[in-house]
Amino acid sequence: MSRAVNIAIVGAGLVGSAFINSLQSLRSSSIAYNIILIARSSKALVSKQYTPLPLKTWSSDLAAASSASALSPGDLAAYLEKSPLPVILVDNTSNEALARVYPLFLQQGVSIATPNKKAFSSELGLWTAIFKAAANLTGTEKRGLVYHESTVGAGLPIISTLKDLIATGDEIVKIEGIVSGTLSYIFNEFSTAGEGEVKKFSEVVFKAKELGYTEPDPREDLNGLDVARKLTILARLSGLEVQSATSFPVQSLIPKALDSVEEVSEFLARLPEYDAETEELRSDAAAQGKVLRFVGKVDLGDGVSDRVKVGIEKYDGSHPFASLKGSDNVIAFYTKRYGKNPLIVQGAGAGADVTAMGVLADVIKIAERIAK
Ligand SMILES: NC(=O)C1=CN([C@@H]2O[C@H](COP(=O)(O)OP(=O)(O)OC[C@H]3O[C@@H](n4cnc5c(N)ncnc54)[C@H](OP(=O)(O)O)[C@@H]3O)[C@@H](O)[C@H]2O)C=CC1
Ligand SMILES: N[C@@H](CC=O)C(=O)O
Ligand code: NA
Repeated sequence: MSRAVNIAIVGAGLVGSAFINSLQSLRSSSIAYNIILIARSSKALVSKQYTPLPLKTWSSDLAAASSASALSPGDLAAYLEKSPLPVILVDNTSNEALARVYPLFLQQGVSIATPNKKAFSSELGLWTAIFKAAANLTGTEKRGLVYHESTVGAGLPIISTLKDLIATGDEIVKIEGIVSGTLSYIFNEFSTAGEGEVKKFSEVVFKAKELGYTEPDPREDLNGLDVARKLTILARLSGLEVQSATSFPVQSLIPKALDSVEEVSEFLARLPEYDAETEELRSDAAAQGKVLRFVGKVDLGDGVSDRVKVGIEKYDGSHPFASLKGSDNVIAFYTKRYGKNPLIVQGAGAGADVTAMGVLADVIKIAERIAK
């Protein structure tokens, strides 16, 4: 093995743990991936000499670490800047403060692989600063690379497909799909085409959380913001200057009366009180022979007023969206080249393993370009 990179992992929850497991089981790689840092919100394991951390007991070592070991984004930048090998920051958090430091990391030559949507779907200025700070193919400066496949559709090849379509000269006409694993699972279970048992909305929400599909705070899924963030990313990559994830119509599934609840535990405990509201939506659709699905659209067609839109739509039982299973995402790219029949990507769009796969594939792509 002749080449190596250093890897700093921030966020060791569901996706972070799955990422570490997948990286450890990588076989026959010609590049050595040296994990030099693993951090949670309040603790960190840091290799002061930039030598690989022992990984067999990382989880218990991290649990036993002192709370004084936690690093601020500034401390992290200072540590990574001195890495003797090219370094990749793997941000497996949903932390916005960390995302705001991406331009600094990139300027310092630190590359980034992440499923964290915050950096790419907050205000447009942050997006511009990130891609201005990142390496470009013609630049000679030492800049970092940034890859974020798992920010949309987990490991499904959505960002890479969209970039390839555009890079090869195709024109995006419309992108339409179901891009929330959580909301896909919830509506696939709650609003079905057949005669089966009718489930309670809140029970299906709890199950989606238990299966690891939801955001750390499931209200970010239910209020439509997670889908809005993904649509913001797709729209920006397609060339639309979307100001933020709240600058277009987004439908929320949070009952009005729970809007002001602060604690997530209280929100979840009270959610069953409002099952009747979602049941009314479901049964109305069922009476018309339709099912409910939570859909996002980016429309670049002539004369369209709402170019980006997120919310519930009703579909006939025969529509492909009606027969989705589990946490499947489905994205249809309508382009000039593909004409009337869109390019479709479908498969599991949430879950620790499939998300970690997308992050690891990004790490490998970066390492192939920067390892020494
Ligand atoms: N789960 C999924 O299916 C998918 C998730 N994603 C994205 O992946 C990311 C991680 O999700 P998931 O693993 O499910 O979430 P978890 O809540 O399981 O894990 C988040 C981790 O981030 C850590 N963390 C939060 N803030 C900080 C901070 N400031 N410094 C260091 N560590 C921090 C948490 O620390 P602590 O343990 O101390 O709380 C925790 O270890 C999110 O951005 C999510 O949107 C993307 C696609 C699919
Ligand atoms: N909460 C998200 C996780 C992936 O981005 C989802 O349900 O899709
Ligand atoms: Na993806």
